[in-house]
Amino acid sequence: MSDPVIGIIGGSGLYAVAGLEGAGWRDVDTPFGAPSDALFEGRMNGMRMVFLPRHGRGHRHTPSSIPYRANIAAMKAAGVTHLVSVSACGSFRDAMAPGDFVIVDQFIDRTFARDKSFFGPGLVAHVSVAHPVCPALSAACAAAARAGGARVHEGGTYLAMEGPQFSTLAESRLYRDWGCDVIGMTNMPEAKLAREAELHYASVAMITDYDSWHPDHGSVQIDEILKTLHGNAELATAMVAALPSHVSGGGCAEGCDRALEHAVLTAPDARDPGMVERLRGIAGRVL
Ligand SMILES: CSC[C@H]1O[C@H](OP(=O)(O)O)[C@H](O)[C@@H]1O
Ligand SMILES: Nc1ncnc2[nH]cnc12
Repeated sequence: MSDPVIGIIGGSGLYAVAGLEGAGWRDVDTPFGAPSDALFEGRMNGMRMVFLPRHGRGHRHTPSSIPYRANIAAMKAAGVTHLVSVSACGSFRDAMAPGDFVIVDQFIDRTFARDKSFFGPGLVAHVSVAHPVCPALSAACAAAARAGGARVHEGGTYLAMEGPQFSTLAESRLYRDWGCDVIGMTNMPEAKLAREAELHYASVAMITDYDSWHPDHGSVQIDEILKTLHGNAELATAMVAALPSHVSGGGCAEGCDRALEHAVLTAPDARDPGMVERLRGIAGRVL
């Protein structure tokens, strides 16, 4: 069994991680273009860790312009096995308050202006995302977040919207009626791509606001979000430091690391050689 390598994709408010030993930034490129930024690589409590700020340092990428495929391909090429997404989000539930963490276990994908798959014409594959997160890694994140002092809700449905504008009041009420718990703009297609890349993936959503549905809180405003982000980032930093004590290598009940086992449909002699070459780093195990 190979040693786990933890990847962290930091969202709004989390542009660096503290405490990585021997760490440095490394510029990388992928067959899907450059990722959002260089990779920050080092060791946390002896375990290899790779950090990538999703919007880039200085927050240069919009949710729609983030190079999701390059980000996941860069993590995979860096040897990451366990990928933790950290995101800011709005809440649809009274009980999920600003400052709380939600360990997301389901998504509704309402994004429409993003590349959603590594595969395509000449190399077709269909993976299951019925259970889109890794249960073992999610449990590890919950334990690490609690150890870092966060109030944690295990399980929650994340509505991924295109943005960059926040939702209208009608949309906010609709998503709440659909049974969604939190809303953000970035976890899709990230989670789908992580599954295609056979990575264990977990999503830690840090609540910054009540979106716009809440009668006592009015419309979501970015200045309110920014006030909450600072405290959330400190809790996230503590969670990241605690993660190596809770992550172990090997498989999981979902079989994240075998997701492509029967997924490729294109017959070997019908495959586009250029696509096969491009997908080598993602799907080489089954090609
Ligand atoms: C800071 S408000 C909106 C912005 O924050 C979230 O980003 P991320 O998921 O990367 O933390 C949200 O999805 C929006 O992109
Ligand atoms: N209310 C909200 N909607 C979408 N993305 C968010 N990120 C933080 N709060 C959000």
